[in-house]
Amino acid sequence: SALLPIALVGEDILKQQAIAVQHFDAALTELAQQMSASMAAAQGVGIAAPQVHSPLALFIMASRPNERYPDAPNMAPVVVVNPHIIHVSSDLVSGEEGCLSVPGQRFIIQRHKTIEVRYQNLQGEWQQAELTDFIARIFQHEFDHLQGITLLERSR
Ligand SMILES: O=C(NO)N[C@@H](Cc1ccccc1)C(=O)O
Ligand SMILES: [Zn+2]
Repeated sequence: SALLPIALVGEDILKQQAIAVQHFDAALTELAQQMSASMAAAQGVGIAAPQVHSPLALFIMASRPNERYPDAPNMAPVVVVNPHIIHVSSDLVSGEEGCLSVPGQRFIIQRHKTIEVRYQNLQGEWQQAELTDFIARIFQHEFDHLQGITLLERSR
């Protein structure tokens, strides 16, 4: 798939509230494939649609060890559409994060250790899951992007 340019922090698209996905069609699948290729090319473990200049409520989580995150757990890539966070643990964990829209920088960010989430897959089927630790961290980071929030607004 074509590699899409990644928006950099400061661009308006990264400050907006994302729009709910209504059409689970071939165009959505194509966008997800292009996001996945763009994320992989940048050695990312996640990417949100606004980062490729799309206003849709869609992101990809794809944790696996690489040079940027050697301790990342292995998980099959997940396409997350129209996500909701249903419950968050009171336990918070501080950890290091990067952002493809803030190249070359790392920040210590506090996140909920465990979260309960609901989202649709590329076929529009609702999924529910409990996520914890690094995967929960990625979900919260990407979910922030869909609210127009980057880790710059969260770093302490
Ligand atoms: O910029 C993005 N996603 O928006 N990509 C981040 C995702 C991320 C999230 C949380 C912790 C580590 C990494 C990346 O460095 O691959
Ligand atoms: Zn990011």
